[in-house]
Amino acid sequence: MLPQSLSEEEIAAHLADLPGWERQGEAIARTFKRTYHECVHLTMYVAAKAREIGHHPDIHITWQRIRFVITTHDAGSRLTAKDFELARHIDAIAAGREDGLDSVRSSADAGISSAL
Ligand SMILES: C[C@H](O)[C@H](O)[C@H]1CNC2=NC(N)=NC(=O)C2=N1
Repeated sequence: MLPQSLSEEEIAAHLADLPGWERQGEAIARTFKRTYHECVHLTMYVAAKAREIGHHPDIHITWQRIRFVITTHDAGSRLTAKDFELARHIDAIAAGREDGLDSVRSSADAGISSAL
């Protein structure tokens, strides 16, 4: 079943609950200032969470910045609840809050070993 795209009112309500995230067309985006290596590590954890929930952000890493851009491709690159669910996970992981990291630490490490 295709995921349901959200109304403008629903999108505004979700964004109000997610300080730091902004609308970027039919996507949401957030930039974090981290060292380059922290950005790469953060990418591994977010990638593990993305695999776990079946929803993946675009990830742009430049020196001292990482930017996540999320939209639902299965809904024709429109915003759905899955996008805001992933944004919450990214915030938890970026904040180092255990609720973001416990379930992904081992699979992130596994991801590293499989990538080497
Ligand atoms: C089968 C697989 O779960 C789907 O293709 C998922 C994968 N990750 C995804 N990520 C994003 N951002 N949008 C999607 O529609 C999407 N679909």
